[in-house]
Amino acid sequence: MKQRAARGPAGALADKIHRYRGAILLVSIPFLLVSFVLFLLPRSPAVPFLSAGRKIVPGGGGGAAADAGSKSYAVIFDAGSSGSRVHVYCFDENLDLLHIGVEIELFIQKKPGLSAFAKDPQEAANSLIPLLAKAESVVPAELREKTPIRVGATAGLRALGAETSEKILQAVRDLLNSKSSLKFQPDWVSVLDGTQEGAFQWVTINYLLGKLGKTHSDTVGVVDLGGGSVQMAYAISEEDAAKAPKVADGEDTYVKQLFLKGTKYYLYVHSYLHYGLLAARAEILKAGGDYSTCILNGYNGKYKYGDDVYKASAAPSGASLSKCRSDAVKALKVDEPVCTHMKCTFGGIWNGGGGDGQKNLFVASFFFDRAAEAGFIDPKVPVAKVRPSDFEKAAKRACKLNVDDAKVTYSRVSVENLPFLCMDLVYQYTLLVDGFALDPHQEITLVKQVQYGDAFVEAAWPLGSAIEVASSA
Ligand SMILES: Nc1nc2c(ncn2[C@@H]2O[C@H](COP(=O)(O)OP(=O)(O)OP(=O)(O)O)[C@@H](O)[C@H]2O)c(=O)[nH]1
Repeated sequence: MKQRAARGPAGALADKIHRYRGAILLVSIPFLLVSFVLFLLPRSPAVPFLSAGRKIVPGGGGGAAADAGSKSYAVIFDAGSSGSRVHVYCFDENLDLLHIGVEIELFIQKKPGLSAFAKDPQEAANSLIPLLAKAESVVPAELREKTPIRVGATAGLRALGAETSEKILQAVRDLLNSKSSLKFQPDWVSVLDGTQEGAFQWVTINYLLGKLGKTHSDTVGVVDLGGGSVQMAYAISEEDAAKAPKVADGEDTYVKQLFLKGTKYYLYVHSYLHYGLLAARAEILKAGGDYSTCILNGYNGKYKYGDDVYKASAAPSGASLSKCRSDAVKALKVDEPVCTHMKCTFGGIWNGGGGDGQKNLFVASFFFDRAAEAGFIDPKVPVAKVRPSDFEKAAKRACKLNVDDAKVTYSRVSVENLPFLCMDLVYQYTLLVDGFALDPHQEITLVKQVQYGDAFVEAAWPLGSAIEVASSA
């Protein structure tokens, strides 16, 4: 019998395994059988989201850090018209959010947005470098090549037109190609269509509230007022979805089907380009003559939006709430074109039919910002329950002031926004009650962040995009 060379502890162990191999096999067969059967058991069906992918388990509370193997990161840039922002998220294997350091997401924003560099695409791309560097620094080096990075441009770039926006996007793709160590695909740098932006925002808010997987009646609706566009999205019944008007080729459909945690949602979503807060100022001033009854008394200046410059001068008698309101209603084109559907919001757009999915509205972005600056909500709270009539009351107060008194009264309002405070508040009230036909006294929730476990997450569309890209990994 061949003498085995003396071997160390590992060799002794190997000898023991060899000697008792029969018994080991006998014991391990049932375990192997059980794990094979478990693997075959139907798990909740793979739940594709906006695209096919692994099941979504909704957020329920910032899980403790999972081991590195099951962690996945996502880096999403929100290239908005009024600024660029980067969000970094970390998910566990159930797509629950995990902490990144002490926070639950990395969120950094900077102004101006990409559309401010319309004439210099390279400058536009370079403006993202500081955000990219910070984003990469929080992703563990060993995970970077597996971490998707997406850049979603919104109404700001939509308004620039295809040629100019594409030059900026290509400069961003070249930058990511050359400077980023993250997982990048050219089509992950794009102009989000407005319905995608609205759908992602709806997923973000309902994910953070733990409502994904519930019936459509238990979900909340969202309104997101950006600078260039405003989105509304809420879940409707299958019956109402069947009544959705057909749209012309190339136009966004009114209803998207989403599959989230085994539940099929029919999401009514529409984005109104040129009706974001900053774009609406141009629409209102365009309609005016030598002066605007929406501009605070004492101001005589100009308003630049995109490549256009508008006269922005106060009327001799100063701002007038009632006159400004009629200018805002005119700008909304509430009755043009004539509504050919069952019911419309404004601009001839179908209103989605309403219903339980719209009864709770979470209203974000500039709605929250102006309410905080006008002082009727605390800027330090993440959410605040208000009524559309609060915007009217705040407008009544602001429109009476001249720009010098307003500077004292509204210390949180920036110098460039001050002359437009009356206009912004009047427009926001008009958008809610004349545009979206909300009851002036119904309760709505202004939201900046949503509590998630022991932390707060930004109430913005990038999380919805991160969930989609992480669930299709
Ligand atoms: N705290 C916080 N503020 C945000 C976030 N996203 C946008 N905002 C703010 O909300 C306001 C409107 O931003 P957006 O809704 O992105 O609008 P926009 O940047 O003009 O982009 P468009 O959609 O292109 O019009 C700005 O004051 C932003 O600073 C976010 O994720 N967190």
